[in-house]
Amino acid sequence: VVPVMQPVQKEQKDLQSCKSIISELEVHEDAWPFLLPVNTRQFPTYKKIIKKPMDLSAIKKKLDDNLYKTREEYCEDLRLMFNNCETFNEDDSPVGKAGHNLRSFFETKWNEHFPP
Ligand SMILES: Cc1ncccc1N[C@@H](C)c1ccc2c(c1)OCCO2
Repeated sequence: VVPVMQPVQKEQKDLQSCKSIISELEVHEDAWPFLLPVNTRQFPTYKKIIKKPMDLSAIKKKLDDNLYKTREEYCEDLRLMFNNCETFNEDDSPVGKAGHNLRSFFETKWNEHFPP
């Protein structure tokens, strides 16, 4: 008989997986464009084009402040970050390529921790 996890244990396991995944993203060699919020003085059009900025430090803080109700909300913020990158950057630019690489790495980790 397959043991059914109590909701509490399931949430704790999900939180551990989300923390583990973001720790691996933060040290990935293609994480450099995503470590901190985009500087809008350096990129003045960014605020106008990107309605919901997102970066790894913001996601890490939300995780540590227990602001994600589900692993899906966490996943949505990561996909928002990668989609923002595709909106603003050319695919063949250094940032665009880093975004595609890091997204691929993330989706692989996601499926490892949470097989569809
Ligand atoms: C993810 C992203 N999207 C759009 C614009 C910027 C960024 N990242 C910043 C950190 C960034 C990325 C690349 C840079 C840079 C800053 O400043 C110097 C030139 O190269």
